[in-house]
Amino acid sequence: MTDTDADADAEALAERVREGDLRLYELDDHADAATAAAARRRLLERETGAALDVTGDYAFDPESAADANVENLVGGTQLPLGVAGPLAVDGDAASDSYHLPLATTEGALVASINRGCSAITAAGGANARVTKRGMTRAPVFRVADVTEGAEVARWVDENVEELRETAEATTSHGTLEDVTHYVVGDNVYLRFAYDTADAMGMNMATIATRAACEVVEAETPASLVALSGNLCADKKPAAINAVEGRGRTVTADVRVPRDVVEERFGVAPEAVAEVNTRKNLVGSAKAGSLGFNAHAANVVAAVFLATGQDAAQVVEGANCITTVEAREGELYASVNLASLEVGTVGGGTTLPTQAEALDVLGVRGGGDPAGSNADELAEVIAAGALAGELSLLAALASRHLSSAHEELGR
Ligand SMILES: CC(C)(COP(=O)([O-])OP(=O)([O-])OC[C@H]1O[C@@H](n2cnc3c(N)ncnc32)[C@H](O)[C@@H]1OP(=O)([O-])[O-])[C@@H](O)C(=O)NCCC(=O)NCCSC(=O)C[C@@](C)(O)CC(=O)[O-]
Ligand SMILES: NC(=O)C1=CN([C@@H]2O[C@H](COP(=O)(O)OP(=O)(O)OC[C@H]3O[C@@H](n4cnc5c(N)ncnc54)[C@H](OP(=O)(O)O)[C@@H]3O)[C@@H](O)[C@H]2O)C=CC1
Repeated sequence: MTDTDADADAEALAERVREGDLRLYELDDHADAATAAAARRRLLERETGAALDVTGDYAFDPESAADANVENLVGGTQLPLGVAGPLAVDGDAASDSYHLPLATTEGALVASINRGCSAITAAGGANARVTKRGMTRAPVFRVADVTEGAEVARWVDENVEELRETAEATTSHGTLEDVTHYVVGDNVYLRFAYDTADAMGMNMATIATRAACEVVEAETPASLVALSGNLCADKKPAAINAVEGRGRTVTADVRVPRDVVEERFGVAPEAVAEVNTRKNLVGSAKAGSLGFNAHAANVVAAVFLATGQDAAQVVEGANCITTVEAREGELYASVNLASLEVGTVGGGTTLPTQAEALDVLGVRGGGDPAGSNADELAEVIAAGALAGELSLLAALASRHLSSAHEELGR
């Protein structure tokens, strides 16, 4: 098909939508994804006066994207991609020097993370460990009253094996770790937690839990009201994620010799520790925050966008506690991300630039053993968050935050 033919097809489809013959989302039934996207751009251009030439110049396969990632495809959006590192990370799965791909529009952010990476690597690298795995889905059921609710809870405790068998029959990679019940009046919430290997696992967990819910309804008086009862808790600030974890619970720490702190950041460890205490701990407590950190979300968001993670789950990725101690000859610092939801297969990880970013980290696809690639990604993100915390805290201590953004962010 020549460009002229494709243009003519897109125009004809756009006309059919304008005439009310077709809806935007029905275009894929009448043309390939690229032509349907071109028709939608024409419609938007006519209606809004916007020019969408750059939006139409995208690098991914429109058919695959329309199949698994987006509906009503019109094109692609682009973000600047920077890199920070090398960052030495010694984890259970991560044991290398990494360059972090960071998609961002915030000037000074990459420089800051880079400065933190430089200091951590000069100090010998960061330790990192995934200490818990569990992607959760928590349906809500209606029962008659608390008596019935307690009966359902008891049934769940006695029949976890049946639920596990049913749930795991829907996936060849996921395993049901546990089911926790919560009875609130005539509501019963069941928080299913899965080890989803290298997948972030939300689709996997949701499909598996739907199957398990059919068993609960068949064998108890509970009636399913919603497959997600918000006790999961997906993409919302929730203490349960900050305490119990969701996805991967991952922690990283580093001991930076005093002279490296002073040389790299221009401040003493005591100054960094004081900013952390008064800002990240006391200030966060007074704010009623779930995240006791400076900007872990910045690092999580930048790596998430670069590597095809679910951007909305930065909400949970921000559940981070940062600790800093000024010790005799060194600064000790740690970050503790309770609910980091990452995958190296599935979701947006197969899009071309996202897959390339995962290749930069050496974690694309399924790991051996299963789950090890997602573990490695989680450990590297935690170490990156540690780098960002150190640099920003030091910049606040040295009063360089605003000048840095004036210089690099404007
Ligand atoms: C901007 C710096 C790094 C300058 O810091 P500096 O020490 O003046 O820079 P330097 O020229 O001496 O270089 C030191 C290191 O910085 C890095 N670096 C230095 N320049 C660059 C550059 N152009 N590109 C890449 N890397 C750069 C680089 O790693 C270099 O070390 P080397 O690798 O050479 O050994 C520092 O002032 C800084 O980090 N400031 C903090 C900025 C920051 O963290 N911003 C992001 C958070 S702002 C926000 O969104 C969150 C917030 C603040 O609202 C949250 C809250 O409420 O707290
Ligand atoms: N459904 C929902 O309610 C929500 C969905 N999402 C979306 O879910 C998507 C992520 O879901 P997710 O289930 O991770 O991804 P996918 O839906 O893309 O499924 C990933 C699948 O890859 C297969 N797979 C192959 N190799 C591996 C491996 N090594 N480890 C694990 N799985 C492997 C598994 O198939 P199999 O299971 O057959 O073995 C797994 O289910 C994102 O697009 C996100 O935006 C986000 C929030 C809510």
